[in-house]
Amino acid sequence: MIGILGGTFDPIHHAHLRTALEVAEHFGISDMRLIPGKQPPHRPQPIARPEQRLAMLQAAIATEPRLHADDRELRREGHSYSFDTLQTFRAEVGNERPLLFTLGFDAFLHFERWHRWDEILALAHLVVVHRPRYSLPPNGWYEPFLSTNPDDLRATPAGRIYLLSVTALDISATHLRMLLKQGKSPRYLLPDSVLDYIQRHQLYCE
Ligand SMILES: Nc1ncnc2c1ncn2[C@@H]1O[C@H](COP(=O)(O)OP(=O)(O)OP(=O)(O)O)[C@@H](O)[C@H]1O
Ligand SMILES: O=C(O)c1ccc[n+]([C@@H]2O[C@H](COP(=O)([O-])O)[C@@H](O)[C@H]2O)c1
Repeated sequence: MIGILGGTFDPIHHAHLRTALEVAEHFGISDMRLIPGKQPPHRPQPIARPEQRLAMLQAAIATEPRLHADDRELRREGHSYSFDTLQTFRAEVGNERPLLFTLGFDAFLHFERWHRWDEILALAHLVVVHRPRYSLPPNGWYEPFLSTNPDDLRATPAGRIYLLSVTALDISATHLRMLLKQGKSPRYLLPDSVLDYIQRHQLYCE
C-alpha cells in the first residue's frame, strides 16, 4: 500500500503532517508520499517557489521515516493534475498495489471539477479526511463508493472512498501567510524547522 498526500504546501503545516501520519497509522502504511504540486490547478499560484516548498516539506518530515517527499510533480511541466500523477504511480508499481490518495473535505468538495475526475477511482482509492468548518453534502455522487472497512482498501488496488476523522486542526497555509505578512508569528502552527526556513529566506513577508 502506498499513501499519497498532494498539496500546494505553501507552506507545509501541522495539519498536513498530522493528516499524513494519521492516515499512515490508520492503514499501517510505511510509505506515505507527500507531493508538492508545481502548478496547482484551480487556485492562485503559490508564493514560494517549487524548490522552496520542497525544501520546507523536507525539513518538516526529516525525522519521520514513514513520510517521504516525492518531487514527481515538480519535475513535470504544466498543471499538476492528480490523474497524471496517479498514472505515473501505476506505471511504477503496476496495477495490483493499492494506492490511497488522501485529500481534505475542502478539496473533495470540488473533486467533480478535477481533470479526468471520473477516471481517478480506477487508479486509486480516496481517503477523505475531515477538515474543520467543512462538511460533505448528503446523497452525493460518492455514496455508492463509500467503504468503512480498511480491509476493503487493502484487498483491492483502487475504487473505494473512505472517510476518516483526523485530529481537527483549524490551520491553513492562507492564515499562516497572512500572519507572516502582518509581522505576526505563526509559531506552533508549523514545525520550527519550517519557520526557520521561512525566516532565513524572508518568505511571505510582503
Ligand atoms: N487543516 C486541515 N485539516 C485537514 N486537511 C487539510 C488541512 N489543511 C490542508 N488540508 C488538506 O491538505 C491538502 C493540501 O492542502 P493545501 O496545501 O492546499 O493546504 P491549505 O492549508 O488548504 O492551503 P491554502 O490555505 O494555501 O489553500 C488538501 O487535500 C487539503 O484538503
Ligand atoms: O487534478 C486536478 O484537476 C486537481 C484539481 C485540484 C486539486 N488537485 C489536487 O488536490 C490536492 C490538494 O490541492 P490544493 O490545491 O488544495 O493544494 C493536490 O494534490 C492537487 O494536485 C487536483
